[in-house]
Amino acid sequence: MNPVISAQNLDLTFTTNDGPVHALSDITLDIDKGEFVSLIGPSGCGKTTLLRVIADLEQPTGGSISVNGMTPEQARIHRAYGYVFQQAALFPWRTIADNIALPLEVMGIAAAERATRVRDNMALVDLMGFENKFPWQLSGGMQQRASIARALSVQPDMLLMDEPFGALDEIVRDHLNSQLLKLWAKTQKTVVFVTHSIPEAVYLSTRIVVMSPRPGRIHSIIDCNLGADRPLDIRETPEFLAIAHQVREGLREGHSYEG
Ligand SMILES: Nc1ncnc2c1ncn2[C@@H]1O[C@H](COP(=O)(O)OP(=O)(O)OP(=O)(O)O)[C@@H](O)[C@H]1O
Repeated sequence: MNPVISAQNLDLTFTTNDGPVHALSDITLDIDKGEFVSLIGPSGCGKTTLLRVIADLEQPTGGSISVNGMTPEQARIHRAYGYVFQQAALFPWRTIADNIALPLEVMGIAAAERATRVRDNMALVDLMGFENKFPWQLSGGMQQRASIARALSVQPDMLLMDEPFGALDEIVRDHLNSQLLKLWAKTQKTVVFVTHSIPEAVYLSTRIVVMSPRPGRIHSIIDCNLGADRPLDIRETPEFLAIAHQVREGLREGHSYEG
């Protein structure tokens, strides 16, 4: 099977006024279709930068990367992915339905097709009945669900998610985690998900990429074979805790490189 995302020896050094910042070093990673891959690591290890390279928002300074068999630029033009940010970034003067429809308007999709896609994606994230509300009338969790619906509206093959639930309280986060898992099972999208949370990564992922800082590189890649059916209380099982332990050890070892 051809990987959907294939990075070979990626390197990225930012040029700043204070000198070069080596953000990514020698990142080699293949992600197959339908996988749910989390990137986890301490602040500043390059998780967001790697996601942004996949999305063509940053250019690597070394190595190569293909997305859906194309360059990241071609993949962006072909709308191969939807991007979900930590903040929902909805336009306050547009209703929820109009926010979700915005990328479709930009693409020039006809009104009837827009309406169908908005309706389908609002149903997918469980937001039916909120079409005519404005973002500020919704809770943080609902706003984030709307931003996921917006990302899905362009019918991408993959979702790139940068700590989408990081700003939410734990109960809401749990709920959105289980909803996201159902959505992933239903849509079969490939997901690349940035998080700081070990339980979130283990609960959601098929594989976890543990990164270490300065410069950001892959410390280890951990398989997460918990099966498709993951009720929230799976987090108390020995299998879950064993994987969480492995991730924690990886993070700890990665940290010891600093100094
Ligand atoms: N545009 C930029 N210009 C210069 N340096 C940058 C730029 N973007 C990121 N960096 C630096 O690159 C490194 C990696 O940043 P990045 O945001 O990818 O880390 P991260 O793992 O996502 O961190 P966090 O978990 O805090 O979001 C950091 O040292 C950061 O300061």
